[in-house]
Amino acid sequence: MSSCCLNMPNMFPTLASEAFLSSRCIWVNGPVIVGAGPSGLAVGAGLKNQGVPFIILERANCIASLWQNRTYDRLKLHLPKQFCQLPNFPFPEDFPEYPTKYQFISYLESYTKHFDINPHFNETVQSANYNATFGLWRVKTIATGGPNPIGVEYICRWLVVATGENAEKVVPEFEGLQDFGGNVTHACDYKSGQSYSGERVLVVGCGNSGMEVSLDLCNHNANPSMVVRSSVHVLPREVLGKSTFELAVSMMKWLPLWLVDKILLILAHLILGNTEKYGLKRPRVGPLELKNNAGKTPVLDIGAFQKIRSGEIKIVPGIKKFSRGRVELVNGETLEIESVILATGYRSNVPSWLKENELFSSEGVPKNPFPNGWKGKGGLYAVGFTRRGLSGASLDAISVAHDIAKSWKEETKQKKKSMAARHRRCISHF
Ligand SMILES: Cc1cc2nc3c(=O)[nH]c(=O)nc-3n(C[C@H](O)[C@H](O)[C@H](O)COP(=O)(O)OP(=O)(O)OC[C@H]3O[C@@H](n4cnc5c(N)ncnc54)[C@H](O)[C@@H]3O)c2cc1C
Ligand SMILES: NC(=O)C1=CN([C@@H]2O[C@H](COP(=O)(O)OP(=O)(O)OC[C@H]3O[C@@H](n4cnc5c(N)ncnc54)[C@H](OP(=O)(O)O)[C@@H]3O)[C@@H](O)[C@H]2O)C=CC1
Ligand SMILES: O=C(O)C(=O)Cc1c[nH]c2ccccc12
Repeated sequence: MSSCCLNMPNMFPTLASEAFLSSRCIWVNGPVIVGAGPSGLAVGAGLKNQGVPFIILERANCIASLWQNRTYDRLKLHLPKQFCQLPNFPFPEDFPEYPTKYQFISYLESYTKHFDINPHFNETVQSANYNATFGLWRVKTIATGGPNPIGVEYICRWLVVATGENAEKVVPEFEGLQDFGGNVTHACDYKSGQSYSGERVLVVGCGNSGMEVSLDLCNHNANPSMVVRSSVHVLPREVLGKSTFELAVSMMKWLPLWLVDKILLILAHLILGNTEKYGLKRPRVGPLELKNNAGKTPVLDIGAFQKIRSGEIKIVPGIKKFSRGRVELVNGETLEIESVILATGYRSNVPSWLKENELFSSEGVPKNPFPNGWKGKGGLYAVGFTRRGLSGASLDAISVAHDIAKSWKEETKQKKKSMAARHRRCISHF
């Protein structure tokens, strides 16, 4: 058993206004992990392997909710599979180089089963506070699985933040959007272009989501115009049949980042030609440096660029304002459109619930860059905020599980020793 219900003394007094929800208080003999995505599952697996009990709290009703509920049908991993598997459990051998999202989800389900991980679903963490006097975290949640929502409090020594870099959608404000009258959808709710057939669609944003949604719209006979308000690095997903990402990783072992960036740009030029000719201005900073410094992922092209070249995807500049059935662009051009898809990205939600400002910045990501951002003070950990996708999450998870197991074992040994001493004293009394 990893936890037991307690009637905690007034160590953490509950405010009267919160009392109606705070019906349960649970002591956890081990860490609380927030989030059952790949990061949280990988930490859980590492802890299981070392015999450390834990609980995982997940707001959705399933594991990997980003992949199951908030991605489009045609999505495939865009990095080769060896960069996407989690620790201690390889992908099945028959998986293709770029697994589909359904294959990835089924892998994560097998992973969860293999390590016997049982997250608490439908439980959203509302706040987490550290009490330095007692060296304990107090994690408050709302559980919505039953007939009525209930408040639960967990008390623990270790807290693992695994809520991801993509926890919430970014929805920018645009003048006149309320008068537009058509369909407005964020990319996280877009499933397929089927329902857009024959429509003129404005896709806002040109990251991997904007590019792939635009491509999917083309494949379903819709007419996408994609907004490129600033700049973007488009790289071919493969160079002479070899993954560009893998090539970059190999080169990084021998060459400085700036040189790898130069080589990537030369290769991109040889394969794609001058992307600027089609309205895709390149940032001044190279693709890997930009990913490292600003977290902006380069586009790994899987066919959208060809559609841009052929004019099937139209590139347009930034948005000035919307009006009924129309959008006005910053260059003065007006487009008539039926729908808008906001491929405008995601953000962390950590600042909304974690009461801490040493490990995490106000943007909800660790202040220290990779590989030094996974450990804070007082038993606090961050997993999956490295801007390095699944491979970064796996590296974090290994470090975190190892570190927690070490201190859990020390504390457990300590507790056993003092219990044994107390036991001996009791016996000597008789
Ligand atoms: C469309 C898309 C495609 C991607 N493709 C790739 C790829 O090919 N390769 C790659 O390496 N990376 C890819 N990524 C990056 C992606 O971040 C990782 O693949 C991965 O999902 C990160 O795992 P995570 O567990 O850190 O975060 P998530 O998968 O986002 O999981 C976090 C979990 O925390 C839960 N949660 C959030 N807030 C709370 C709360 N307050 N209380 C309880 N639970 C909470 C969420 O519901 C979620 O289930 C992609 C991202 C997107 C958006
Ligand atoms: N196949 C795969 O594996 C896929 C992976 N992903 C990953 O998911 C993550 C998120 O990607 P994505 O959803 O594309 O988000 P990104 O953050 O990468 O891109 C957001 C885009 O929206 C633009 N934007 C934001 N606000 C506005 C605005 N007000 N007006 C105009 N444009 C705006 C940005 O422009 P600007 O740069 O000017 O700010 C940028 O082009 C990435 O890490 C990506 O690699 C996504 C899809 C597929
Ligand atoms: O897809 C993502 O969001 C990733 O973070 C994967 C990733 C990590 N490093 C990269 C460099 C170039 C392209 C994708 C990635």
